[in-house]
Amino acid sequence: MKKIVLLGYMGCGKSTIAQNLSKLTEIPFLDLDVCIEKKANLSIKEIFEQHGEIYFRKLEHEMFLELLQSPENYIIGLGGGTPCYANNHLLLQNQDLVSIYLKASIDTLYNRLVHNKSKRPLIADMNEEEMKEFIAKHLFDRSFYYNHAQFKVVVDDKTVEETVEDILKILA
Ligand SMILES: Nc1ncnc2c1ncn2[C@@H]1O[C@H](COP(=O)(O)OP(=O)(O)OP(=O)(O)O)[C@@H](O)[C@H]1O
Ligand SMILES: O=C(O)C1=C[C@@H](O)[C@@H](O)[C@H](O)C1
Ligand SMILES: [Mg+2]
Repeated sequence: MKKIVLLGYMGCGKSTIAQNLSKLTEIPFLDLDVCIEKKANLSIKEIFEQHGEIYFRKLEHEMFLELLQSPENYIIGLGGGTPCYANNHLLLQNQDLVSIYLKASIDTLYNRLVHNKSKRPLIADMNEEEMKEFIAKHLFDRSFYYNHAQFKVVVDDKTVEETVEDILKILA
């Protein structure tokens, strides 16, 4: 059994899908953002505010390596930006793991994030128009990194159960 790594833009459903997949497979789920928060004893928002994004990206890379090197098996939900910094995208192609990009459209992401942005420091202070433009540009820039995943699952218009089903087919 290999480690399963879920990646994709903020709001694509990494945490939600990973929790459900974990229940079905009985493989424990670790959310990279939560692991960073526990280690730093600060929320992601506080890390950004007190130490800045570059420091956060360093912690994120170190924690990703730590989880990959652990002997236990996990489903790992990455942060939205994890593949896009510190050459983390190259780690996605490691044959000791299965990496899956949860691909969501701009509209899906916008609709999910618009009422749920306060804990996400990159978009927390934007109005709705700024947010839509930001997501469009940012997703375009990030797609290069996300596309280094070994597999891709389109999540638009799917229920959580349908997306989990698609992932189980990949793992079969
Ligand atoms: N079909 C669906 N699949 C997954 N999530 C969904 C779906 N429909 C609605 N959601 C909602 O989308 C929101 C974002 O999901 P989630 O927090 O899992 O994303 P994430 O990728 O972990 O985001 P982040 O990178 O910011 O941690 C949640 O409120 C979740 O309930
Ligand atoms: O997309 C991003 O760059 C981020 C996504 C979140 O998961 C957190 O890791 C943090 O808010 C940064
Ligand atoms: Mg999450």
